[in-house]
Formats: sequence, structure tokens, C-alpha cells
Amino acid sequence: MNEEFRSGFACFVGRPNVGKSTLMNALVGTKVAITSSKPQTTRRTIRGIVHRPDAQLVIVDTPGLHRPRTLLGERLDSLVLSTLNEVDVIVFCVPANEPIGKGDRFIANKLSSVGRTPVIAAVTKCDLADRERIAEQLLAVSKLSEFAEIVPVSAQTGERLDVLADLLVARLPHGVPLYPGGELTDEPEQVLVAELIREAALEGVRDELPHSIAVVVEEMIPREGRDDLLDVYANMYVERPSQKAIVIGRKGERLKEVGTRARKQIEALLGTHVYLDLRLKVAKDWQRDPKQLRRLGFYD
Ligand SMILES: Nc1nc2c(ncn2[C@@H]2O[C@H](COP(=O)(O)OP(=O)(O)OP(=O)(O)O)[C@@H](O)[C@H]2O)c(=O)[nH]1
Repeated sequence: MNEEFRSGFACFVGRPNVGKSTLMNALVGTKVAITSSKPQTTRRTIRGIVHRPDAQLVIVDTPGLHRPRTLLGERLDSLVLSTLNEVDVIVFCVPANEPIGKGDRFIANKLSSVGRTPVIAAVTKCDLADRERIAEQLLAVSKLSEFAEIVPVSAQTGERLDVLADLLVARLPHGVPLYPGGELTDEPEQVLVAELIREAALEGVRDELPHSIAVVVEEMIPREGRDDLLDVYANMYVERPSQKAIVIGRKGERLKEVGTRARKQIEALLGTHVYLDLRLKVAKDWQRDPKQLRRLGFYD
């Protein structure tokens, strides 16, 4: 693993029309990776992924966050708040060309109660304002709340998007790419979830089982009658019984830890409670068996 690599999640907030979508898309750039994920199964959609040699930034959408009525209502939905708590960094967007209003103030206040997640303020649409106006806006934003950084950008011209990306990446934890393959497939969530489980299983035993663990998520379905719980059924494969023993650990404790760790990560990714049904199986020498490789999702 590259020790310097960072990966994690960002969420963009701001009142309607401030340029959030345009900014997210511009950051994701040509590798736009809007998922075809099924909204009924998850609370959170992946908006796009910023791929860099040193980092992978997953931009997530939070349902409800973009609905002005929810956001500007009496209170922020607790789900939205908990989601904001789970991401690694929040981007608060304010346009350069409009005075700061009640809506901006409301959101800034809410964000200051979010807790530990750092908030970076982006002054958007800077191509629509002159230098003096931008300077005034930066000052006004700095008085709104305590932000980790404030950066003027233009999604239109691309100005300082690299600076914003660097600032966001700097707030991500060290880790492997959350989405290893680059582009998203038609089942991005399943693949991503499998990768999170694999990572959790490898932790601590990477040297012993470097490439011997494969994970396939068979099914992700919402629990009947509950809209806040997702059942995830996954199989984890090792190549030999001796490896199975390593993964299980003493009295099954390792496997239990792996399940807990993976579940937390999946919950953070999907924004919903998760019940993880994880089965450990031996697929004899799967790395050398083309049929098994295909079954495990490795295509030629
Ligand atoms: N000139 C200029 N226009 C921009 C820029 N970014 C966004 N816009 C325009 O501003 C309008 C709103 O942009 P969106 O990205 O849809 O804003 P949003 O915050 O996602 O809006 P909601 O989805 O309503 O929350 C669109 O007409 C964009 O074309 C920019 O950097 N420069």
C-alpha cells in the first residue's frame, strides 16, 4: 500500500443555485462518474469521484441536503447532520456575485454545530465578480463562521479548482482507493462495498495474505418494513483452509472485528444502517482458476 495515498468523502452544501453541482462536476472533470445506483436502496448517492495519483476523493450527495425546504426549515434533519458528521470534509458554497443572505447564514450556523468535520468555504462563480468584489466576499464569508479554509473558485473558468482539490485531499485520511477500478461499473456500490470488506479483512494480515482474499457482495436489499436498514450479503473467499483460520482468528474474534469494521465503513459510505451477513469460504486456488476468477468479479 502506498502510505501517502489518501481517500475519503466530501459533501457539498449551500443554498440553491450557488453552483454546487457545477463545481462538483468540474472537480470530477472528464472522468465524470455519476452512478446508476438505485436510490431506493441507499440514502446516499455517489456524485462523482476525483481520481488523482495521490488520492481518491469521493463526492457524495445527501438526499434532503439539496431540498431547500428541509434545509431552511425549522431544523436540519438529523440524518443530514449525521451524514455531514460521517464525511471527511464539507464544502460550503457561497457565490461571489450575490450578497450573503439569510439562507447562507442559516446553513453556516448549522454547519458550525456539525462537530469535528472540517468545513472549507468555496466562494463560487468568481468569473462573475471583479477582484474587489471577490475580496469583499471573502471577508464577509470569513465573518460568517469559523472555516478551515476559504477559497475563491470558478467552475466556469476552472480557476483555482486545483487549489480547492488540494485542500480537500489534505483533509482526507490515509488509505487505499475506495474505488479501485477507476471508472464506475453498473454496480458501483456493490463493488465498493466488497472492497471495503476486503480492506477490513486485510488489516493486520496484509503480509500473510497479500492477494488471497476476494470478496463478492451477493445482494444488498433494504430490510422489509424498514427504510433505515440495509441487509448486505457478502462472501469472502480465501484460497486455503489455513488462510481461513488466519481470517477467523482466535475464537472467531478477528472475523468479528472485520465484520464490525467493514459495517461501519459501509454505513459511512451509504448513509444507512447496515446488517452485514459475511460468510467466509475457501475457494481452492481461486487465483489460478479462470472460472472462479470470473465468478469473483475478475474479468479478462
Ligand atoms: N458564470 C458562472 N456560472 C456558474 C458557475 N457555477 C455555476 N454557474 C451557474 O449557476 C447556476 C446554478 O448552478 P448549479 O450548479 O446548478 O447550482 P446548485 O447550487 O447545484 O443548485 P441547486 O441544485 O439548485 O442546489 C447554473 O446556471 C450554472 O450554470 C461559475 O463558476 N460561473
